[in-house]
Amino acid sequence: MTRRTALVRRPGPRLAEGLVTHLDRSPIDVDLAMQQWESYAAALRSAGWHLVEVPEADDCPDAVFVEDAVVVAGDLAVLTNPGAAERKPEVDAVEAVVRDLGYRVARIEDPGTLDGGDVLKTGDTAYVGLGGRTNGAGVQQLAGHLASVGLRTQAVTVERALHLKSAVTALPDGTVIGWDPVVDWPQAFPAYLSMPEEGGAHVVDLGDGVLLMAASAPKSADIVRSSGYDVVTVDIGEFEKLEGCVTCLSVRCRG
Ligand SMILES: NC(=O)NCCC[C@H](N)C(=O)O
Repeated sequence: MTRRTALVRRPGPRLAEGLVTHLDRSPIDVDLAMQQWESYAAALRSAGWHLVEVPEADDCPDAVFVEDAVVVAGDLAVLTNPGAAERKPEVDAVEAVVRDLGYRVARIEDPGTLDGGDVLKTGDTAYVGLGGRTNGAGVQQLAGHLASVGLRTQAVTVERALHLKSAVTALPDGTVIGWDPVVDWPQAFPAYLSMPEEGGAHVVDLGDGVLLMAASAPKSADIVRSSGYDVVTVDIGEFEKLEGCVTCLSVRCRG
């Protein structure tokens, strides 16, 4: 396993048909989305990440949101069982890639469902969103797998957002940040900081005190900067129309 390796998956030609649940559908410019994806990938590379591309899945419009297909922790990769039937075929190609990288592989199985976007790891805890895509059996199975790498699992209700990480993510110091209108249970977290923009709830820890955020959340980026972090921003507007955010476009493997 290489330190600072990230999995990514290029958008396919049917991206515009991706699922929307909490938003009204708006037209997607697939060429622009491709440019935005290249900029996102370039931002990771500039921060020292080696990118491994999962083969494209042209028949799966949402495959670009690769985070939902696998949860990586320590030497373990847990292949998910996505809660939306349309997304289940995304997982097999991810399995081949994580096996090549040397991960020990586990799997969420029926009746359990789980999307990687529902799993927020911070410190020794994995908070898991229990809601639209992830069910109780999925959380239970994940808890068993993550215990083997020393993580405890805590379920958190998610009703107003697609995934837990659509509503909250965590700063490197463990502070959970969120956009209040979609956070069901802020008391679940030991430290919680409210952000003024929906896209401001999402950070990707690039390491060395650098965080990646969406260009749609400039006020939130300023708040994060004033907390002592460097912030790099990328425009992912076409993916935001499909309820994507900066976290879901990659899987960071920290070796
Ligand atoms: N982890 C994430 O936030 N994934 C975004 C998935 C968006 C996709 N359109 C879906 O509904 O599954």
